[in-house]
Amino acid sequence: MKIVIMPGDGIGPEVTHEAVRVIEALGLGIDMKQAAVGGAAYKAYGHPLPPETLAIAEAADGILFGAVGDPDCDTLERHLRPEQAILGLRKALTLFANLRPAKVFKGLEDHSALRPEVASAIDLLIVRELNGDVYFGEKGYRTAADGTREGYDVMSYCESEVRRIAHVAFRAAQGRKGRLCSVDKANVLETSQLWRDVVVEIHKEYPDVQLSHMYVDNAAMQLVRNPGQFDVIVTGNLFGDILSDQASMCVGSIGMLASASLGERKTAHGTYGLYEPIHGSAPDIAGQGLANPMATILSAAMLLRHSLGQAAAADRIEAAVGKALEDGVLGRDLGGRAGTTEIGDAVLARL
Ligand SMILES: NC(=O)C1=CN([C@@H]2O[C@H](COP(=O)(O)OP(=O)(O)OC[C@H]3O[C@@H](n4cnc5c(N)ncnc54)[C@H](O)[C@@H]3O)[C@@H](O)[C@H]2O)C=CC1
Ligand SMILES: CC(C)CC(=O)C(=O)O
Ligand SMILES: [Mg+2]
Repeated sequence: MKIVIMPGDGIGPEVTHEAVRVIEALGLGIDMKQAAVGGAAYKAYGHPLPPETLAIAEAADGILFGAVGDPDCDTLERHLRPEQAILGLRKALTLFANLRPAKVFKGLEDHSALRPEVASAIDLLIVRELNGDVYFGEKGYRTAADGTREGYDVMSYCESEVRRIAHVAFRAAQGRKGRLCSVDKANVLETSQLWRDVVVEIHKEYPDVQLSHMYVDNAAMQLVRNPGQFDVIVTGNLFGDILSDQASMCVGSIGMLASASLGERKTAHGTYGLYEPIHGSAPDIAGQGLANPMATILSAAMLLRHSLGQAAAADRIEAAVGKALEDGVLGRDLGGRAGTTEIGDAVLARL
């Protein structure tokens, strides 16, 4: 079993360090390598996703990714910015299905941005498409007809892209409560109309799943009004990015939400994937030992489950995180005082 750790920038190295300690403590004999990404890779090698990093990623069974993003790099040409590392990995490795589970851990009901009785009903999975949409369309700056500047980013989805993510989402719903809500903006966007048409077609293959559709603006509202109504949400790259940050605050903090990015490639032990917290590099708290590493530790659990076939070890990690929270080990993001290392220690002690 071979994995690669990509710490990245800001709090990325701090949170991945804690997740690595947890993986090591399990004693599974996993071979771990480190590889540079993001602003750190740009500063060391002149590119946010050096070819060596991609080669190491391809040779592994899975990737544990911290975060990328560095204010020093925000004025670089776009193709050299740190964020291109994560976009490039997702695209180059055809990791098109991003699973972002959100559920309220016991003990966190009072720490959600929502009322406890609303928050405690949350147990949902966002299935976000990751290889298409406005993120990967033609983009640029140009001069408009009146001589002023214009920025543009083309939004599009082709049928095959929608089809493959719809299959992932319907199958996920079959393994949960059997309800799938497809979120789009079909009242305005042709991209979304195609999305909706294809999802309806694929639904014929999954008659046991109850399918509904919701416009993204309403979905943002419903996530706050009554998030317990959702089981699986399937949506495009941009809407999924935004709604998952929102869902994180509904369950307590962005420091809690893990994710798996999967494609079709199989490993000897499961499905090849990249695992990362949904948050970014948080430059405002980087280097201060304040970041909550739980999202990254939970991402490591997803890696063990999906890519390494180590479901029991994944369960152990998730149970240890749950116990730490029940025992009141809370980071500042959840209104507590525990620092990054202290949270890592607390999870280790409960493994
Ligand atoms: N996958 C990735 O690598 C991502 C990278 N980014 C990049 O990260 C940089 C910062 O972006 P922001 O919009 O500020 O988003 P962010 O997610 O880094 O931070 C948003 C807010 O949440 C807090 N936060 C995030 N993670 C936390 C944790 N584990 N514990 C406690 N508090 C936490 C931060 O302190 C900040 O106040 C940018 O360069 C952005 O492009 C943003 C999102 C994802
Ligand atoms: C930084 C972006 C490329 C990605 C992002 O915000 C995310 O995947 O959640
Ligand atoms: Mg995001």
